[in-house]
Amino acid sequence: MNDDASNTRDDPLVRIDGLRVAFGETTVLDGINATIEPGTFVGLVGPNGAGKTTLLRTLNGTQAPEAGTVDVAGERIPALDSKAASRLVATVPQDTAVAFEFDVRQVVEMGRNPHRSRFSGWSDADEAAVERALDRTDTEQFVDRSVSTLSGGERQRVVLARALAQETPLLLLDEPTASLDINHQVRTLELVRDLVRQGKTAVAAIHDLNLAAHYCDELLLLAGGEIRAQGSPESILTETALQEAFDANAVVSQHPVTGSVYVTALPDETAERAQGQETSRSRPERVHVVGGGGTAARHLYVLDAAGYDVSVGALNEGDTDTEAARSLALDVETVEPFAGVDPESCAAVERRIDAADCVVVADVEIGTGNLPNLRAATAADEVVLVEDRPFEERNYVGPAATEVYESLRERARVVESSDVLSAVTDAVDGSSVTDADNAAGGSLSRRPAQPGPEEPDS
Ligand SMILES: Nc1ncnc2c1ncn2[C@@H]1O[C@H](COP(=O)(O)OP(=O)(O)OP(=O)(O)O)[C@@H](O)[C@H]1O
Repeated sequence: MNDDASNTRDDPLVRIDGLRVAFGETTVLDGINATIEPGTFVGLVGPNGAGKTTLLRTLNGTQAPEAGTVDVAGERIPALDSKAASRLVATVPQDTAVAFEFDVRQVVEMGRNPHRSRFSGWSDADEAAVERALDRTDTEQFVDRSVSTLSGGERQRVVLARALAQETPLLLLDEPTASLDINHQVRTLELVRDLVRQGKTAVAAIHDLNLAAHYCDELLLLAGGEIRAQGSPESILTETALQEAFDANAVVSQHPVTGSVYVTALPDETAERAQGQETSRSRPERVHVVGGGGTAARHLYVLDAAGYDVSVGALNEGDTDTEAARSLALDVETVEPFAGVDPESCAAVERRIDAADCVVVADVEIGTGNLPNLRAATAADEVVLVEDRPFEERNYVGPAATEVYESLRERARVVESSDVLSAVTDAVDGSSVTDADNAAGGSLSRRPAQPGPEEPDS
């Protein structure tokens, strides 16, 4: 190791050099070199069996390397006894089952064991660390319950509380969101991010690439027993890297709301479709999308990746769907925000709809702004109508909107967002839509609609 005394930068908290781990004849990690700076949240990503858990286990000392070194805070981890290693590294494992019938407070108090000797009593510092950990993980409510009575997600938060009570510079998490509901996924990762902002360093194996991209400062991509890349989420999550590491056909874009890099895995049919479009068609089929407010972005990515010639609009300038369309260099008709669709834009939309083989109407709000687009869509031969939520739950619903929506719905293929590509494929291939296809969606309620603030004259 190069101990350059003139180096004024902070030493990395973690330094891994030439690490190799094998199980019997099988080498699982080989030639792993990495450094992790203090105060960084690193996401460990990679396909199943890539060695993420194994790498975490070498970092906390439970897996001995066959070759190479693993240092945390300047200490050589494999050389430390387990108590000394546990003062440096706390772990939230994938399997949070607790072998015995402990109550929650006892489990969290175990986090203090590395700091206590057989003779030292329970100190105020121990008590404060436990209370802080219970508070941060929202687990005080369970303190007197046996861990065996908790749900998987609740138990995971208790084990995170134990790791926080350990008060280590390095926190490792193996799939910390795997058994959590969406609210607790976000809360857990926000908590880790906050802890990192306060100086802790965290390394988490995370399967959900979009959560990893949103919360982590850096990603470390592990595949085939080696580190393929380490860096910012934008630099790591490229379509080529995902293809090589995961053998996955994916579109990488920017999330319309959060701005984070966003991965959409495409079904194989999308790739096949794109290939078919390239080889067998004189021109790609045209699809016009009516969207707005971020409702269309996903469809734009998927349809574009499938090889369709996609147009969209009319959309407000600055709308997240407009941004998505521009990032894909699609043909987008825009209007000034709040100006409404003027006759010129309306004619432009009608021309695109006329030229389209299929029109997709996203799960949009239905009011003054979008009504001209929806009216224009009623003239299309093939309409795919996305209904992720009932018509009545949209904003600005009123009598004029009800009338237009009903006439659209009567003739459309009504689908959820996830089925748009196959519905468009059926539409352009000419398979007929049956009443049975749409029956699952139910018919439009005829209860009086609530006029919205921007309801136009009908
Ligand atoms: N104790 C062991 N004995 C033998 N092989 C093992 C052992 N532990 C892990 N492996 C193997 O090492 C490889 C890496 O496993 P590891 O659990 O580290 O992968 P991972 O990236 O965490 O996978 P996943 O995403 O599925 O959780 C796998 O092929 C696994 O079967």
